[in-house]
Amino acid sequence: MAHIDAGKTTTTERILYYSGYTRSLGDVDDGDTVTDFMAQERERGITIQSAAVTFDWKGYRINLIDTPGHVDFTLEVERCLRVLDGAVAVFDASAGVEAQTLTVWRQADKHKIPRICFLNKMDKTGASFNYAVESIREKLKAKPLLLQLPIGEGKTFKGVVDVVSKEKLLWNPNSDDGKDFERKPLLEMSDPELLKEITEARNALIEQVADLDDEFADLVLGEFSENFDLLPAEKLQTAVHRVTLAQTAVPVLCGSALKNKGVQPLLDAITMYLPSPEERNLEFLQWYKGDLCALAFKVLHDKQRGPLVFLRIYSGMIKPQLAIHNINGNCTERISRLLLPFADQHVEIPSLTAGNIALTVGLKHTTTGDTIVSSKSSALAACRRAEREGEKKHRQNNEAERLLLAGVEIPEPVFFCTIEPPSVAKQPDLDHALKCLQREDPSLKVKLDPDSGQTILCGMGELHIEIIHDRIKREYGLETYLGPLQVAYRETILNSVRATDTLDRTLGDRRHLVTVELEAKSLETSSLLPVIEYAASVAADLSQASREAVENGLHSACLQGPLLGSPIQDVAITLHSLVIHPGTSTTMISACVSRCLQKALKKADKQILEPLMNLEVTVTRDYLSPVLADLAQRRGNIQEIQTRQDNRVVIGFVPLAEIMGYSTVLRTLTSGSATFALELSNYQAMNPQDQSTLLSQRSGLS
Ligand SMILES: Nc1nc2c(ncn2[C@@H]2O[C@H](COP(=O)(O)OP(=O)(O)OP(=O)(O)O)[C@@H](O)[C@H]2O)c(=O)[nH]1
Repeated sequence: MAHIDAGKTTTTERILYYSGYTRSLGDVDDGDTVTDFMAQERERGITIQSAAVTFDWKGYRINLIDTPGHVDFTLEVERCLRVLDGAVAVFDASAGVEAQTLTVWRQADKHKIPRICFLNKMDKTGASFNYAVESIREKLKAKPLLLQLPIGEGKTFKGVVDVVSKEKLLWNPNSDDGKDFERKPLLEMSDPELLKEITEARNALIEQVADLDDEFADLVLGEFSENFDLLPAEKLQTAVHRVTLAQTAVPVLCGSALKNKGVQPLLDAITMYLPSPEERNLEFLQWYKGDLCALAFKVLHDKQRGPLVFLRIYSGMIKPQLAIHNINGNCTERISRLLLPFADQHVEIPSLTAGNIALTVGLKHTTTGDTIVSSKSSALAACRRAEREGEKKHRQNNEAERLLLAGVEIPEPVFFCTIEPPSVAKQPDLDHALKCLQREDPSLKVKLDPDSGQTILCGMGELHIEIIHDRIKREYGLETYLGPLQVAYRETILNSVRATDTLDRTLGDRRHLVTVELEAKSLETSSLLPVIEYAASVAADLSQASREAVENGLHSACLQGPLLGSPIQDVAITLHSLVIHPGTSTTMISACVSRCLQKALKKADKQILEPLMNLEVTVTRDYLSPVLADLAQRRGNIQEIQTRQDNRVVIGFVPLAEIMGYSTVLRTLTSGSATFALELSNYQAMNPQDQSTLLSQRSGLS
């Protein structure tokens, strides 16, 4: 996991090569890597979908998932992090911690994933081991354990010193694949200076680990207090393993994936310090008692084989022809084939056990995020065990929810645009393509515009929508037309308003009659859904069916605000009176309540809320002024300007509407030397002037 372009894909390629899975070294810049197998990924050189790969290293089986770094694909990252037992955070050693590193680090914290840091690009001009370590300490608030020190930096980078074993690892400069390197103990005779430096670093590491691990502290203070040099490397390694699992510190290694240096020791560190599946101690495992429990964390659509579902198996075993129960979908399905994922090649296997990642064929109803068990009765048995555990926090939830693995929050899309098929006859094909894409990617939302009947795509960013457009063309052979990209605004109200409405309609011989009086007011706290309250007289004789009809009506009215047709948020609604004539259908109740709320909202003082983005621009000193001047024109609010080596990092907020197409602008302003990262911060009220400009633009358009 890492910020975009830190070198995850390049590192992965080296890992696959050294482990023997590939015979030649792929190169992101040549577009022939194994894990970036989607055509767009190869063309754009970025990782969009995290591919899962299985390989072996020195007797260990490793399942590796290369995650995307671009912020538009945050959800994809979180979905993958969730099924991981450990992670390698890759850094560009010349940049240290970057904006997206912080985001993925927080996600890993949330899912309690032990990590190792790999300071990549040590060969790059400006690479600084100390700077990168400092930024891990300061920005990630993590305790780095320096297990290696670099030999040289930038152009002079030759290899690393293993602090734990006091050995130096030098790569043969004439080797073109980095397989040839020598590991030599540091000797007083040949490397007196380096040996002194490493002995100090090792002593400091021992003290640091002893501070974090009592068992190790006892050992060090007992047997080895006089001379740390006598402490065997294995004892230190075991303690570092425990500390990594406890997540009280992170091992730090360094290298250059591109120049083929430092990757084999990284693989050793993965097997040595990151947990095996059994060491994860996941709470829910005890409820299953060895029965199957797996999580579908990714769905891919394959033209020949249909949906391919990636499963992380937590307990039990799966085999082809096995019937499984999907808790979320409450359905039973059959796995037809079982494959081991090897990027776009898949090896057929007879069974797979806990700890592994499997690729299944035949599951037609399973979507990303679903929990898979062996049968409904096994789910119920696990549920009873969970109940007996007296899990307070699960007590209010319903049965199924109790068994689900912790969910991934799906962020609200901030962009939308219309999408049209080449002809009306192709609309069903487009609908099918979008349905398949949505199963793979829950952050893509598809809606129908109630006024125009057009299909609307909602996504996480410009790149996200562009990629979806591209995939519809390549994978489904449909040339579609996208409307202009628009920002997803929200609306709210600022005061309290009342309205009444009556619906009286006779259909056939049945009379439907409803009268409602309600009040809508602004809510102090932020809430996407309306908070609904009932006056005591209404609540007293409201049936469950009528209550649901009322709530459906209110929710549907909140989907389309009176100003822009955007969703309404932060409102509370009180039903003061509701009279329903016997025989009135629930549809009519919903329709009347919805119309009444729309009436009230129209009368209220209205406010548009716009998405505000966190922006981080990294720029060389010479270009700082034009970047700042440009941001001022974009209603940008600069919070801080940091110094990062020779660069300046501008941190602030900017409304999303002002930052569309920013990559092109920034490229022109800085001759391509700057980079930026954007992330949704929150929705904020537009000032009256900007709001009226937006409204007149929109009415001019319509
Ligand atoms: N100098 C130098 N460049 C590197 C190194 N590793 C990767 N790169 C270059 O950095 C760029 C990005 O590398 P990737 O491996 O695609 O990075 P990534 O983190 O997978 O990128 P995304 O998947 O798009 O987030 C490419 O141009 C690589 O050639 C390295 O060790 N040294």
